[in-house]
Amino acid sequence: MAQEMNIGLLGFGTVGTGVLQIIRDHQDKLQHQLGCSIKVKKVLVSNLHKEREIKIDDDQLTLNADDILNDPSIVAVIEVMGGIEDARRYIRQALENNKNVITANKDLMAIHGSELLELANKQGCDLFYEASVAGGIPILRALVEGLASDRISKMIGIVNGTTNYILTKMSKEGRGYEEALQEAQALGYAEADPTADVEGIDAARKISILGTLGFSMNLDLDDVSIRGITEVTREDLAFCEQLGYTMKLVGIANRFNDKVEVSVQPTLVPHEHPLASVDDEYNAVYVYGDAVGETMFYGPGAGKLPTATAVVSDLVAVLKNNRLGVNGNSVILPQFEKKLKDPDDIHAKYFLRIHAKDISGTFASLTHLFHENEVSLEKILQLPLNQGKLAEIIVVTHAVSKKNYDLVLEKLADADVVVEVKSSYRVEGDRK
Ligand SMILES: NC(=O)C1=CN([C@@H]2O[C@H](COP(=O)(O)OP(=O)(O)OC[C@H]3O[C@@H](n4cnc5c(N)ncnc54)[C@H](OP(=O)(O)O)[C@@H]3O)[C@@H](O)[C@H]2O)C=CC1
Ligand SMILES: N[C@@H](CC=O)C(=O)O
Ligand code: NA
Repeated sequence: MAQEMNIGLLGFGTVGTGVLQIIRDHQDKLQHQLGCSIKVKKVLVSNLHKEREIKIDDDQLTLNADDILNDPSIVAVIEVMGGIEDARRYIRQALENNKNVITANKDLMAIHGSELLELANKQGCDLFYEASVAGGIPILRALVEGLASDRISKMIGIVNGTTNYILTKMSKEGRGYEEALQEAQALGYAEADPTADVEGIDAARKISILGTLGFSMNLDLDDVSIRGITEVTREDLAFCEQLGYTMKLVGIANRFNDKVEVSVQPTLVPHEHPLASVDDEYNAVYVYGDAVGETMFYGPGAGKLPTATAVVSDLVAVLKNNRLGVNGNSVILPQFEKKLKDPDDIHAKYFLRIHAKDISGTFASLTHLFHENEVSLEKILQLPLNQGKLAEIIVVTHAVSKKNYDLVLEKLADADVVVEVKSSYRVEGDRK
């Protein structure tokens, strides 16, 4: 057996340097598991002269991807450069050259995952992507292997470290949105362009990957309804707290019979729910299985070493398969045809904040409007505003159909007694 297995790295930024660090720091354990050592033969970067956090020989760095993709001695290629088009081209070339691939790239896997997995399958290569969802949490392996015997009915995931960091700092430490975002960027959690984080797109990519694996159905980014955290105010956070809820940006993948709903939105969870105490850059995926019941997978969702752990663990799996001669046997292509729920199939509770005129009859007309659209209320809070001229009204509904709730929102916007619909959020995890 080879004394050394050669691998190539595409990218040497936050995650790439972490990968090299783990391969170096944990070499004894890796060698023990694999029966050989791992040699990082070449590393693709875009700038040869950049100051690197970790020492690497100059001749290990290259600007030419072919030095890795066309090198017959390289068994596995790790793509941690990000972006879509170059990464897709390089991964395709690696697979066409019969190399196994590990990627952390959810942007790519959420859009071109099925195409790349089919190619890997055809070429008899592994394509693993554990780091693409919830960084260091081994959630993909948990769904595919640990819960292989169960039928998953729902997943609620805090799957973006940057937005969880921002919401935690805003609600628990009273920080401003911009300041918290800059910290998350400095800590290496945010994407190169953090718009994808704060607008919920990164979380949407991840929940589409979770949904695809959990429900064995090809779901992609276009199937996810997406709302980020850019409109969340500190006032909203304070009122949520007052009513016993913590706000989190969550991805929801929900199946009933053969139809699914996949969405991302700022969502309220009761303080006592396990997801409420997932703070800072931590992630958690709450999984409901028909047989297992409720399970939660928790851990660091972003950052150099946690993400690199997932990448190197995938590498161990690839190299073990290589030693056994079974690369390319782990891809299970989706079993079911995609069927998405209509708005009247989606049922949830909602938190709604309204500014209304504080005059007699306001409450009666609001309750009438809710009632005629079959939206029933579980909690109501009314506070005086603007020396009693206005009322701050907050309600939490019972579980209602999204179709009815959206109709109520439309009618409230036009109602005489309503000055402004301030905000509206979904509520999840309430056991009442
Ligand atoms: N950071 C995190 O916490 C997590 C990141 N990910 C994913 O991991 C991947 C990498 O992220 P991260 O390490 O943060 O990114 P960085 O921006 O820190 O690093 C990107 C690296 O790739 C190189 N690179 C980028 N584009 C090219 C190109 N076209 N040609 C050659 N080299 C290129 C850069 O070169 P140079 O150094 O010369 O500029 C850099 O070394 C992304 O897909 C990201 O979404 C997943 C989970 C968590
Ligand atoms: N930007 C992402 C990085 C990991 O996927 C996040 O904040 O979660
Ligand atoms: Na993971």
